[in-house]
Formats: sequence, C-alpha cells, structure tokens
Amino acid sequence: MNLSVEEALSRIVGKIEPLSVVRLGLMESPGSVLAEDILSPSDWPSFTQSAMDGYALAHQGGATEYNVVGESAAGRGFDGAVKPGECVRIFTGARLPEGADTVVLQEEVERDGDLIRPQKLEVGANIRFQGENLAEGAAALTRGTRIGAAQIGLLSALRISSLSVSRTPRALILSSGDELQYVEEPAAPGKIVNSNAYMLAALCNESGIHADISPILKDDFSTIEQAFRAGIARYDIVISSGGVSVGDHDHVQSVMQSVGEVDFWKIRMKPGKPLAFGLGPNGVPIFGLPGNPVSAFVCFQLFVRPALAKLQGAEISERSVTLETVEPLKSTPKREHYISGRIVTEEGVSKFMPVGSTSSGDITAFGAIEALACVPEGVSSVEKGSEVKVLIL
Ligand SMILES: Nc1nc2c(c(=O)[nH]1)N[C@H]1C(S)=C(S)[C@@H](COP(=O)(O)OP(=O)(O)OC[C@H]3O[C@@H](n4cnc5c(N)ncnc54)[C@H](O)[C@@H]3O)O[C@H]1N2
Ligand code: MOO
Repeated sequence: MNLSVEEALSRIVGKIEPLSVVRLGLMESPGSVLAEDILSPSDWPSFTQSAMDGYALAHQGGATEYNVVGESAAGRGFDGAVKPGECVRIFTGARLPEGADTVVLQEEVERDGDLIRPQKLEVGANIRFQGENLAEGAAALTRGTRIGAAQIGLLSALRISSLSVSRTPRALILSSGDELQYVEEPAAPGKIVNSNAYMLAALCNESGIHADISPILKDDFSTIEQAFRAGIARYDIVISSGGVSVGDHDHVQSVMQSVGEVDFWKIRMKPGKPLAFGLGPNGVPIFGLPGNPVSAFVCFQLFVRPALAKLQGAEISERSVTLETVEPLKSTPKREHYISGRIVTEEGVSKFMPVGSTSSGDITAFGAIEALACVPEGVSSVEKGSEVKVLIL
C-alpha cells in the first residue's frame, strides 16, 4: 500500500539522525543550525540609556525649568550626577547619567541658554533600562534555530563570537538517463538537459547546503549502483532523480535496495508518486526522486528539505497558509495533489493563482512559481473562491 504524504514525511524524519556538532566562528555560521541553547552572557541593554535625542533630567515635581549641566553622547557619557531640577543634553544610545530619571525629546522643550522648559514631561519616559529586554542568563536563542542575518545581529550584539552548530551536510546529486545532456552541450535529437541536477543543487543551496553534481549516469544498473555506493561513502545525503518508476530502464529503486535499505517506494502524491526513500548501510539517507522536473521539485520541497533540516538538527516547520483560489483547481482524488502557483493580491487580500498546466513534465510554470496549493486526497476539484492550503516556497 502506497504511503500518504504525511506517513512518508514522518518516516523520513524518524529515520534521520542529526550530524555531529562542530564549533564555528560567528561569520562562518550563517546557514548552519544551533546545536546548543544560548543564554545571554549579559543584560540587554547592557546599560541604561536614552531612546531619543533630547534632555535627561532629574525630575522635580512641579518644576517648569531645568538647568543644563552637561552632555551625554553615545560612547561618551556624562561623568557627574544630575541633581533634581538639573538636566543634561543627551543623544540616542547614550548612557543615562546618574540621578536622571526621565528623557524629554528636544522637539518638546524650549531652550533658553542653559535653561530648558519641557512642554510636557512624562516621568520615566524615553529610557531603555538595563536588562529590560533580556536579563543576563536568560535564553537568547534556542537549539535548532537556523542562523541567518537576524541571529548574527543578536549574537554579535551579545558579544558571542563562536557557537556550536550541527555540521553542515555534504549532499550529492545523481542523475540517470540516456537522454540527459549538460546545459552547455548543443541540442541533439531526443535529448534533454539534466535540468533536475541544476535545480536540485540550487534547492540545496536555498537550504544553506552545498551540493556536488555527479556526472550524468547512463540507464545501466551497475553504473548507477557504483555511483550510489561511492556517494553513500563520501556524502551525508544522496539525492537522485529519474529512473525510479516501473519502466524497463528504471533501475534506481532496485539499486537503492542493493546498496542499502529502501524504507518506502511510491506515495499517494501527485506529482511524485514513484518517490523512493531509504538509508545506506551507514545511515546515510538516499532519495530516489522521480525524473519529471515538477515531481522532483515538489518531492524536494516536501521531503528532502525536511530531511536536510533533520540532518542539521533544525526545527522542521511547514510554511503554509490558507488562501482562496482565484481559479478552480482540478485534482486527482486518489492522491494528495500539489499545484504550482503564485500569490496575487485582490483588494488587499492575498490569494492563490495556479500557473501552468498540471503535467509533472511541464516545467514552464517555474518562471513564476511562488507557492504550491495542496488539494487533499478524496477531493476532485476546488471551486474558485474556496479556501485551500498553500505552501509558501
Ligand atoms: N507504467 C507506468 N509508467 C509511469 C508511472 C506508473 O506508475 N506506471 N509513473 C509515472 C510517474 S507518476 C512519474 S513521476 C514518472 C517518473 O518516472 P522516473 O522517475 O522513472 O523518471 P524517468 O522515466 O527517468 O523520467 C521521467 C521524465 O523526466 C525526464 N527526466 C528524467 N531525468 C531528468 C533530469 N535529470 N532532468 C530533467 N528531466 C529529466 C525524462 O526525460 C522523462 O521525460 O514515471 C511515470 N511513468
Ligand atoms: O507522480 Mo508523477 O510525478 O505524477 O508525474
């Protein structure tokens, strides 16, 4: 019995173990995944400071004038203490002087020589207090978080210059097919470009992983077997496309059985029915994606991406939303159907618009694809204006 999409995903995620932990410098870490919880080594903010340009004053109930006694600029604070009825000129990010309890904006005072008259005064306003956002020792980032630009900003602000992450997987892309050519080759009759290899390597890049592309393999059992064996020995994941269906020249599923263990073959999904997943003898995940380009793409999004995330110890999250479709969607009730589309805005509301045909060999929709609508098993069509689950790519 072919597995459902959900069953297949849960078996993949259940079988894959995260890779070992390595220590990386801050700027080596983007794209990798934290293997430790990070507790803040200090308070944030680390000192009490002004949030605005203006005057820091020691408020005095009922006073209308304050005497300017100095200046506190960012990085160059005011050394003395401010007494009730006094203030200092202060700028955003500058340390709040001792004794000051309020900052008034410069636009909201009248200045006359060394005197200011606040037009309005809200005691305690416009101050960022030490530790108000994060106390020393509190959780700043959690294990499983992928390091991106925002996380680099936070880590460096907290003076963290190295971190423990899961080793980044090394991925190998295999393609088999007597019809395949390299993109630079002149077109020959009956031949097509090995576009899956380039697309799958780029998809790995989008997951923060470099993938090597193997030379094109002929539709020959022992050639494909040799390539799988070498890949399993040298890489952390092997992703093949093509030759996984039932034709006389489709050897990938039987090769996967010969070099390791096939966990499942064939799922109730369109496109992507002949997907095969297994493990090499050393636990290296091996994927046999269908050759049809749309099938390979959708299988990567639904299964390989989470597999790469699991190898990295990352949170496995689905970026899905529920949107109305602006056109009817035709489906195959026997299989969960993924339909390529775009997100369009109608009167301020985001909606799903299918693009291209539903043929898994039609790559032309990829010029505009932003999302995949998911029509569940048992449903043969979705009417225009009905809601559908949409995966944002
Ligand atoms: N009798 C049956 N035939 C097929 C079935 C079935 O259940 N019974 N399933 C169909 C489905 S669904 C799919 S999907 C395809 C998948 O077949 P394969 O994984 O064996 O892929 P190929 O036959 O090698 O190729 C299919 C198609 O894709 C092109 N292709 C292959 N590799 C690449 C590549 N690297 N880059 C770009 N394009 C590639 C290939 O030329 C074919 O046009 O099987 C159906 N058949
Ligand atoms: O599953 Mo195939 O990918 O329907 O064309």
